[in-house]
Amino acid sequence: MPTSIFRPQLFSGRTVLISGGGSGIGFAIASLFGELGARVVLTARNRARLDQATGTLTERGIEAFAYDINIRNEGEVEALFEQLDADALQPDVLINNAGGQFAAPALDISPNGFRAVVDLNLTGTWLMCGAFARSAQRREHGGRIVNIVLALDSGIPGMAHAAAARAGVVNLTKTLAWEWAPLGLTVNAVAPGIVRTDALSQYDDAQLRADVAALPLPRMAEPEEVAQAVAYLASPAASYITGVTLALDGGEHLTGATPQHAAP
Ligand SMILES: CCCCC/C=C/C(=O)SCCNC(=O)CCNC(=O)[C@H](O)C(C)(C)COP(=O)(O)OP(=O)(O)OC[C@H]1O[C@@H](n2cnc3c(N)ncnc32)[C@H](O)[C@@H]1OP(=O)(O)O
Ligand SMILES: NC(=O)C1=CN([C@@H]2O[C@H](COP(=O)(O)OP(=O)(O)OC[C@H]3O[C@@H](n4cnc5c(N)ncnc54)[C@H](OP(=O)(O)O)[C@@H]3O)[C@@H](O)[C@H]2O)C=CC1
Repeated sequence: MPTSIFRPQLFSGRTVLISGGGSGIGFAIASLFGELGARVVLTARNRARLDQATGTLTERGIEAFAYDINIRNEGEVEALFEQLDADALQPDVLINNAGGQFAAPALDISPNGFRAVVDLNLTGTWLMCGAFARSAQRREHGGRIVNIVLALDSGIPGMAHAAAARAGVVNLTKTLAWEWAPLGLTVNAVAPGIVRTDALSQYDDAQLRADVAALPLPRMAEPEEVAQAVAYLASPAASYITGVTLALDGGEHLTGATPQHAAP
């Protein structure tokens, strides 16, 4: 686990909303912000997992709240932000971490399968960004958005839908950085390579190991390393950074070749 470079209570008085915050990378992000004094608001679909996550955070002295919503559903996203207003939990920082896909050759992805992955990763992120920006604008209150995408510089064979959706988020990040700078919002992204979480069980283990061995830094990232990058982009140290996508990929972007992703 990396040593934290951040001062204690850096995010004291801040509310940080983390989609997909009940597991994996999202939970590591919630833990770090909470340890640095923030109130954290977790969203995901699975209520039981959210409750377990907020329970763990609360035991550690972190103020944590959970709302079960599906970010693919516009009505649920709007209702979430109305509820956050009612609960006086309007976020200062939004981390769009919820996402995922299934591994399949492009020719095996049906129109509905493609749509499902775009709905989750691109449209879901867009809906959350829009609701957050409208809330910030209403309150005349700036803020930070950090979008979690995938390392995609050379395409992502075996995940054409996710490659397209996440490339969309990378450009959305740049465009919203322009449009929302006057609102006092910065919009950035982090593009992880392979990160050690339970979600990797859906991929072929031998392939994962081969992918990792080919990297300049031949190991997986830890979820806590992603959390540190996100905290940096949400911190005052990054106040003049907007529209960037930070590669957190062990140098995968230097290799010029992208791993073949396959289901086990
Ligand atoms: C080497 C790997 C490095 C990778 C680095 C990245 C890692 C990660 O991202 S970790 C991932 C985090 N978590 C996940 O990825 C899990 C998330 N996945 C999902 O939640 C779902 O798969 C979904 C959102 C992408 C789709 O959910 P849902 O809408 O519930 O899907 P349906 O079951 O209704 O199916 C819709 C559509 O998609 C077709 N489909 C589903 N799975 C597959 C598959 N494995 N292969 C081919 N097609 C699949 C399904 O058949 C449906 O299409 P139609 O049959 O045409 O209706
Ligand atoms: N692990 C890795 O190697 C990498 C992961 N990533 C990305 O990082 C993010 C986190 O991944 P990781 O922690 O590994 O995996 P997880 O599967 O643990 O995280 C995905 C999270 O998104 C939530 N989620 C999924 N669909 C929805 C939905 N429709 N509405 C609301 N929430 C949803 C899930 O909760 P629930 O199912 O309860 O809704 C879950 O908490 C994902 O976007 C992933 O694609 C990027 C690069 C590499």
